[in-house]
Amino acid sequence: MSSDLDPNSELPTPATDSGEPPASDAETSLSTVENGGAMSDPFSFELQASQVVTDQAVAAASENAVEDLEVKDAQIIFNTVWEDLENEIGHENLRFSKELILLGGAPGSGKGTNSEFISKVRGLTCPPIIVSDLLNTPEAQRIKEAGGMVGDTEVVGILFRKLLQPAYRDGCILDGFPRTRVQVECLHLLIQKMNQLYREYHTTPLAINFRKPTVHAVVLFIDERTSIERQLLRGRKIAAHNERVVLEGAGQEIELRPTDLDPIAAKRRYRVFKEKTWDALQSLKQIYHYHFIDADGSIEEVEQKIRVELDYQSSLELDPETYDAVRGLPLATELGVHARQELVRRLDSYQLEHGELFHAVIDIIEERFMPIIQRHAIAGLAVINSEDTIFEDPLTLAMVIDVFAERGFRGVANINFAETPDHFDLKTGKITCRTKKIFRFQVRFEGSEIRRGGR
Ligand SMILES: Nc1ncnc2c1ncn2[C@@H]1O[C@H](COP(=O)(O)OP(=O)(O)O)[C@@H](O)[C@H]1O
Repeated sequence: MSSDLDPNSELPTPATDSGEPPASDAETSLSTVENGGAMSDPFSFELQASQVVTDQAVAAASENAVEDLEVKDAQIIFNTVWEDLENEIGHENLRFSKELILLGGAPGSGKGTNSEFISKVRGLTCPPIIVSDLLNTPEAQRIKEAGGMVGDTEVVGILFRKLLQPAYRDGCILDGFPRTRVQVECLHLLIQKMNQLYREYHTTPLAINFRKPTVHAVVLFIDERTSIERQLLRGRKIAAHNERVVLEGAGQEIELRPTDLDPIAAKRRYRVFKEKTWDALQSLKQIYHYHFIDADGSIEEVEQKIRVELDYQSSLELDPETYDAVRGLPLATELGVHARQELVRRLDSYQLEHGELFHAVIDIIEERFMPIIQRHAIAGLAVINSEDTIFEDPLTLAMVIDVFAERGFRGVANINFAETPDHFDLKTGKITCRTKKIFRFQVRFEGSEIRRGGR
């Protein structure tokens, strides 16, 4: 290994210790490649939303899962509910909401807190439908109190009936639906039926009642710890409120969920969400408008994130085909949420699976990179060139970037090729060059602002 770092590396044109300019046009940035491994389940990034809910999209999503028993269950459940509704209220009265806003997220993620605000942003005047509040049978109550989920048949039957109320004709927020894959399938089937009704009636005087549906999924993300904290916080607030009502004899008591008082039950609710609901919500991306919100932060901050996300998507009125072309790419907001966990996983795997190499890289950083970085502490940016052959292995470049990230620096690695004259033929005048590989690391960090003292 040669000791070929440039301790005097300066901006903007860094030089190697040989003094030769390293840059070339054939610059290959590895930083993004190496730093962006796929995310692991259950929080994987998948497809983004599509603009229009076409039958093909819905059918394709169902087709993928056709072998699945849950899908068959969903079809049976849906058909039963639909038939009952047709018999009860009649085919031409199956008038559902034009716009459905599916508000999802772990318990305590802020669905209740933010639904009023979302209604305002979307111009809805009807109150949100809180799906768990619709489930009031003694059996459903018992399941809810234990932190479990009520059966899909019951949920779908009650919810579809509720959606038919005239107050929801233009649109409504569904707080807590869908929560399972079966419910997602039932939603797809409902949208298919609504599209059929649209086609059936769109040249008739009843057309206004059967508009093409639009569906937005707004998913609030928080981690387990925050979910439990907020459930318990809600429990304490409601208990205090109810005590005041009893004491003062004025006001109305609010229903207190037993899971909001018990950390173990609150944790169980989060686990049920993670195991049953998270994937179901993720699958909505493939078909509907999908808004992923990092719901960590104060209520005002979360509101702001929701506003930005909803404004952003509604201002982008892309052609469906254009949107389809880009929707497979993950959103920056989603990547950020799990970047830290992914970094930890990668660093641990270097230590476990490539321990020797990892320690060699750390030694180089400590002994040769850090002195240069320290010298650039005011600028907050150092560029280091190396010809060390250890960096021929792309894994070592990833290690450098990740180690810097772990320590709070932002690292970028490039490979540069420099042509240097090696041989001059006196007879022919021909110059033969040698190509040198130079590894360049840019390291950024918060610089220190030092001002000159007053005169
Ligand atoms: N961004 C936030 N910061 C702090 N507390 C919050 C935030 N969002 C919600 N809460 C509180 O967390 C608790 C649960 O919120 P809630 O809206 O009822 O969640 P969900 O309806 O998703 O279960 C409530 O006490 C609420 O006031």
